[in-house]
Amino acid sequence: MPSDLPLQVRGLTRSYGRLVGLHRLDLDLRAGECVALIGANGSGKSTAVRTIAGLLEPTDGTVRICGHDPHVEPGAQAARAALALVPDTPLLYDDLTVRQHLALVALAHAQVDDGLAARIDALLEHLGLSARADFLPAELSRGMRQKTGLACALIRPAALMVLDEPVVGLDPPSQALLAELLLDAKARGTAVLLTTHQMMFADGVADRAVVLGEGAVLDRGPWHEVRVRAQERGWLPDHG
Ligand SMILES: Nc1ncnc2c1ncn2[C@@H]1O[C@H](COP(=O)(O)OP(=O)(O)OP(=O)(O)O)[C@@H](O)[C@H]1O
Repeated sequence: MPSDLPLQVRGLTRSYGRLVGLHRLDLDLRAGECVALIGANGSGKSTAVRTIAGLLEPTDGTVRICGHDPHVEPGAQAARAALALVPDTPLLYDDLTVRQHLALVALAHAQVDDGLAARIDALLEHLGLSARADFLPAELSRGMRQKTGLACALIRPAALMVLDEPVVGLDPPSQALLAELLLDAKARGTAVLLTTHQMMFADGVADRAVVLGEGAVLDRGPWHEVRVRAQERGWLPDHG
């Protein structure tokens, strides 16, 4: 049955040889909703995100982004158009400046108009990157590279934003800014899927949670209920 949901995942399984990294994940995301994938190291969060984003082939199961399969053409192209991915390590071009990255993404997503330069300037200003707008990735700090990846995801419309450990490498004011930007994206109707080990960060943005353990779903439900259960049952590291 076709679905227009930003994200619909059914029975998603990804094995690495005999090791099952992700086992039968089901997940729906509605417009404007944020789901946090949480779990200990090696529980399958990145495997889930990478398989959902079309970077890893599923061993079994299906992913639909706005009804399109990100793994099979012609749907993959439409799925990529609807998806803004922020990987844990941003994928940046060595020879493009911060500003050029944003212009390229805007061009790829048909967002070029008379207001583009002003939108890029405003976003860079908001992220504290204005002074580095004409720098290359090699000239940026790790946190600045992370913010550049984030800016690339925010300069274009997206039905679904997927962020893998977006808080890592960000200082506390930048973490607060990221939460604010994600709340804005949700308010515009973007569905957000993120992985994190930072419970306090997710407190501010997540509506629901899915807890993974050794690739399987251990728990799911409203964020604040799952957070309490997960800590009581020792599914998460202590911090945050
Ligand atoms: N390329 C790979 N080859 C083999 N096994 C892998 C590969 N990538 C991940 N795995 C295994 O899959 C399981 C899930 O790993 P994954 O990276 O998805 O966990 P994670 O929850 O994102 O962990 P972390 O919190 O440490 O980032 C782990 O047991 C890991 O060893």
